[in-house]
Amino acid sequence: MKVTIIGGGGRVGSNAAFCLQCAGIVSEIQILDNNQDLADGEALDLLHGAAALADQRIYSGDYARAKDSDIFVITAGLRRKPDESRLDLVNRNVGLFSQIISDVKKAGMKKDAIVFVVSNPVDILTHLAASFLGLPTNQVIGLGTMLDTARFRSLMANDLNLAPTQVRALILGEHGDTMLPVWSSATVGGLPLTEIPGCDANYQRQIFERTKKSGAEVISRKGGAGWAVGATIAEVVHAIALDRKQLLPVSSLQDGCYGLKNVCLSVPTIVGRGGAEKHIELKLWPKEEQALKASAKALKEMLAKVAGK
Ligand SMILES: NC(=O)C1=CN([C@@H]2O[C@H](COP(=O)(O)OP(=O)(O)OC[C@H]3O[C@@H](n4cnc5c(N)ncnc54)[C@H](O)[C@@H]3O)[C@@H](O)[C@H]2O)C=CC1
Ligand SMILES: CC(=O)C(=O)O
Repeated sequence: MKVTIIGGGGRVGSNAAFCLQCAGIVSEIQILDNNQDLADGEALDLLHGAAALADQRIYSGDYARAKDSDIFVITAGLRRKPDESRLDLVNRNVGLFSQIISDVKKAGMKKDAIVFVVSNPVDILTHLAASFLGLPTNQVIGLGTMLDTARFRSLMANDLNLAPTQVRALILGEHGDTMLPVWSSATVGGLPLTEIPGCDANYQRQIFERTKKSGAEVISRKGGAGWAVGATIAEVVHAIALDRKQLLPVSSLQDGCYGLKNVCLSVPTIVGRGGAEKHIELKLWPKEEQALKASAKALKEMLAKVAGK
C-alpha cells in the first residue's frame, strides 16, 4: 500500500506521515511538496527513524513517481493573510488545489486509487476533486469532521474522566461553522453518554462550542493543528488499507442520504478499500437532521460563490 502525501513537507502532512510510520501498516510513504528542500528534509528525518519503527520505504518524490500510489493525501494549502477575507482565501486555495489535482490526473493514477483531501476548505475542495477527476465518487473523500469528532470525544473524555476510545459521539456536516453534534446516538462503553453524571444540557452546549472553536484555539497557541489531524488522517488511511469497513464521519459527494445531493459533507460513512463505500442514514433527532440540512445549504451557497467568482 503506497501513500503519497502532497504538501507532505508542511505541518499537517509531515505529522500524518509520522503517524503512518509509527503504525507501520502501509508499505510506502512518498512526501511530495513544491518546497523540495522541505520535502527532502522531512523524508530524510522520517527515514532516519525507520530502523526503530517499521520496515517501510520512505522518500521524497514527484508526480511521475506518484502515479502508482494507492492513496493520494492532499494537505497542500495556504494560510489566511491578516487582511484577507475567508472567501478570498477560499479562492486562492481553490486555484492552488485545482493545479494539484490537474497534475495528479496528468501524471496518471491507478484505476482504484483513492484521493483523500485534507486542505481547507475541505468540503469545498473535496467537491472540486470529485467533479474534476472523473473517478467513481466513492474514490474521492475528504477529512470532513474527523478531526472535530476526535476533538469532541477526547475533550469530553478528559472532562468526564472517561476512556477517550470508549466515548463514541459524532460531529457531522461541514468542517466549519455549521458543523453539528449528534447527541442522539452518543455512547460510552455502549451506554447513553448523556446519562453520565456531568453530561447535562449545559455541559453539552459548552463542550460543543469548545470543540467548534478548537481549530482557532490551536492556531492561536501553536500556529495550527498537527498531531491530532495527523492521527485522524492515519485512521482514515488505515481504514482504507486494511479494508476495515469502519464507520467514520468523512466527507464525500452525497447521493441522496438524508435527501442531500450535489454537496460534499460528513455523514456516517463506511470506509474500506473502496474509499467512501456507503453512506448510512443513522436515525437523527429532528433538530439534528435540520442542522445537517442547514450545513449542506451553507456549503452549497459557498460553492456557488466560488463557482461565480
Ligand atoms: N481538514 C482539516 O481538519 C484540517 C485541515 N488543515 C489544512 O491543511 C492545510 C495544510 O496546513 P499546514 O500543514 O498547517 O500548512 P503548512 O503551510 O505547514 O504546509 C503546507 C505545505 O503545502 C506545500 N504546498 C503549497 N503549495 C503546494 C503545491 N502547489 N504543491 C505541493 N505542495 C504545496 C507548502 O510548501 C507547505 O509545505 C491547510 O489548508 C489547512 O487549513 C489543517 C488542519 C486541519
Ligand atoms: C485548521 C483546521 O481546519 C482545524 O484545526 O480545525
